[in-house]
Amino acid sequence: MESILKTRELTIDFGGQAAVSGVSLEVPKHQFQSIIGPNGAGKTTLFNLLSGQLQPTHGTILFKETDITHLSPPLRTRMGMGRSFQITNVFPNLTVLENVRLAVQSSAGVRFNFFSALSRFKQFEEEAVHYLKSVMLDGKRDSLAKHLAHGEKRKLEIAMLLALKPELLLLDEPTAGISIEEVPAILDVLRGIKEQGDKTILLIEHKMDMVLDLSDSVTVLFNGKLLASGSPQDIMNNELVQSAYLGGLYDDAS
Ligand SMILES: Nc1ncnc2c1ncn2[C@@H]1O[C@H](COP(=O)(O)OP(=O)(O)OP(=O)(O)O)[C@@H](O)[C@H]1O
Repeated sequence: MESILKTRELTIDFGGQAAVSGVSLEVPKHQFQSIIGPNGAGKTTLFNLLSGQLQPTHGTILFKETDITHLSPPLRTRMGMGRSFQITNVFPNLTVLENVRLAVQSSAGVRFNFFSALSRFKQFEEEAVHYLKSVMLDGKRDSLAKHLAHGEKRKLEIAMLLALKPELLLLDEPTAGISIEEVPAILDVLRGIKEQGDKTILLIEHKMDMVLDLSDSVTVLFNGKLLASGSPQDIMNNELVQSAYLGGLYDDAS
């Protein structure tokens, strides 16, 4: 199967301590792959390396067969790698629709040009509504972003990410910080994106049970190292993984 992303021996040290150590992974195109691991396993650091927020001490990253190890985050985005927005990138006093329209506009390269933006306004708006429907948030299109519930904000972030038309989505704990009642709706959104079949999804999750039925494959990080990789079933039955999660080493407090 064709890979969209490969890392070789990816490593980063912070003051002599390796937060990510010798990680070689391969993400096949159009798959849903999850990266799981307990607190401090190195998941977010790995994402920061993939998206270019951090530079590795050692190792390489190939995206669509191109070495992107030293490319800036915006160049990676332009190549088709999209990392979920943090909520700080959402304009709280704009409506949900306006936020997504701005993301569509930014993806189309229309910036600071009032007249060309105006002439294409309707087209951008239609596209924005399409993304809002994909995340099941079109009913809230006229609400101010600041009035959304946490789970709805997550959906808005995902809609804004989709508006950038990424081929690979990097999703960092999309269910973190939301109420337990809102979790199924987010998982439905992810399932919907997966079923459309044209995206590759790499998702970080702290809680193993959250992603097992959505994932085509699961990679487990532990102490910065790749502990295991395989189908959800393989991972569930893997003794090393069980001891990492269940052997008293795993802090499930967060
Ligand atoms: N900028 C940094 N400077 C020093 N140490 C760091 C830095 N960023 C991360 N670390 C350390 O690297 C290790 C991995 O952290 P990371 O946040 O990647 O883990 P994680 O798997 O995402 O954990 P969580 O599930 O709690 O978010 C931790 O020990 C953390 O303290």
